[in-house]
Amino acid sequence: MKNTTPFLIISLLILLLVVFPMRFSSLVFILIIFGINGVFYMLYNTLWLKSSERLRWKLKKQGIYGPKPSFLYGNVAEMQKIQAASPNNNNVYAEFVAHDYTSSLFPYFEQWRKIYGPVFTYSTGNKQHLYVNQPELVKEMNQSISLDLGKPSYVTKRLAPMLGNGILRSNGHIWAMQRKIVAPEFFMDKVKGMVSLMLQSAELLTMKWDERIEAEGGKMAEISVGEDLRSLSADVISRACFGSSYFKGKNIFSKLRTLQKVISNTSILFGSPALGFLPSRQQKEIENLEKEIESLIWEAVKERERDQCLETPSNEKDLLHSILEGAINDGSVGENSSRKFIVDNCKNIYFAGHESTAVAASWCLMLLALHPEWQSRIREEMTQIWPDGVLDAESVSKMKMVTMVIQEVMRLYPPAAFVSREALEDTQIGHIVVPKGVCLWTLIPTLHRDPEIWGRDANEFKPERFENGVSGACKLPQVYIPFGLGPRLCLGRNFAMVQLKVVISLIISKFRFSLSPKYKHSPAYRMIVEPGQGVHILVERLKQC
Ligand code: HEM
Repeated sequence: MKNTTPFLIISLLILLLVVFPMRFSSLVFILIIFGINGVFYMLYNTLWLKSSERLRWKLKKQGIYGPKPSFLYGNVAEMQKIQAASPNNNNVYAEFVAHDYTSSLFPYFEQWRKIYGPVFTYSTGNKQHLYVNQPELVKEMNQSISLDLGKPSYVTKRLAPMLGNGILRSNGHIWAMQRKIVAPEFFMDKVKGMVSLMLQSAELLTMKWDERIEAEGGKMAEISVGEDLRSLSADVISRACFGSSYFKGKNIFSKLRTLQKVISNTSILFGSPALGFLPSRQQKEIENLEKEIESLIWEAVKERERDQCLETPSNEKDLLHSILEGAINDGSVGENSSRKFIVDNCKNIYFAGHESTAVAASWCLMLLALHPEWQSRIREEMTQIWPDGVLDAESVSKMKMVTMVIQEVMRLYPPAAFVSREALEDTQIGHIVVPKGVCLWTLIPTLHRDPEIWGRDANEFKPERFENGVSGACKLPQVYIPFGLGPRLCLGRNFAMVQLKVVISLIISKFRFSLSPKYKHSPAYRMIVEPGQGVHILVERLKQC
């Protein structure tokens, strides 16, 4: 009743102002005024009360509080205000490397966490959110196998041209069916078979760096690693997905990258109601790219099918062909939808795997440049594991030092900053009933720095903490989540880990490197957390004995 008061007051005011002075003005006019007011009331009721306020009330009953939202925009204005005041927003880059960037990148979450604790609620427009960073609750989410927690539709809707209805975006049974078909292609035994193609791509990178050193006098070169690592990552995925047609794959991925850039110009976290409307020029560009990408992928798939019909042995089948076969054999994807299935999942694999692995490799090189003693340790171990200099799947699985370094890098600089979910139904997580429609956000870098879990040195780079695996490194292994959690855990984590091990160890076997004075420590959130000003290193060739 309280919420209808503004509308009653507005109606009465209109009556007083319009009807009384005019005495006998037309009944139609009054009805129109009431009609308009009624529409406003309905909008207010559906956009605001029915969703946000009701959900907030359900959460409040369970002892979950948060900042007071304003009409229509929720807490967006406050988030923007806090963000604008944060040092990171004013181009203040650290001259030294301090690893705790959460309060500069996500200052509103840090501020609210201090006031309301590790579980609080806030809203953006008519969307109600639940921030969940209490370790025990994260553990519960990790163990839940419920399909009632899906990907937030308001986030993934914006990414629809990029992801179609592929595995990253779909929910419920459609997602479960896709996961069942795609997941086996990323099991460890399949990924081990991809080591040689990863090595081929990594060798292209080391050759390029060699040429740079040669061109700069033969001793040392300053290299900005970001673009080279992105090309490498795209090259690896192209080879894995398209096999021999990987040049075509590279063209497809460069178009996907353009599409990603056009789409990612707006912030997902602020989720403002205006986000649905893109300028028509941008919309047109997106549509054209979408069509072009779809026909290029399909051409490449058909080309590969023809090649394989001719004579390619089955163990040389590329990833997408295997996925397509899996889909047809499974019987749940009909002949007609197989085109959409393969195009969407190709786009999903590129989107999920390309940037994240490249950024993880950049952070690895930055931290190894800062800690040359770990370069030496990795090099020393390599001489024991592959004395003949041949890197293969067997030796990759034995490389402990490089694994520890990568694990520590992904603890301090997890490329994906969030795990996000939407309650598709009322869902129980630990002691909380999350009402249908609420979006959950878990901030990974904050969990990875919790001193209660990791100890007082949580903000220091210490790969040795992983000597006995994740369970030896912390009190609650379920909250080490660089690859996400629960049933939607990253599908490409084996692929990413093996690729990172191959690339980092190959670079270390050929070069020694340190941070360039040009490097400015500036982690930036652009859908993933990346080095805002790039990573510049000074690379020296190692003497070959
Ligand atoms: C260092 C590199 C990577 C990181 C940090 C990373 C991280 C993540 C995270 C955090 C998620 C979300 C999990 C969740 O919501 O709980 C995810 C999902 C996913 N990732 Fe990765 N990823 C990486 C590399 C890759 C690669 C190389 C591929 C494929 C080649 C890949 C494929 C996927 C797919 C398909 C999903 C969706 C899984 C689903 O919803 O069922 N990722 N990844």
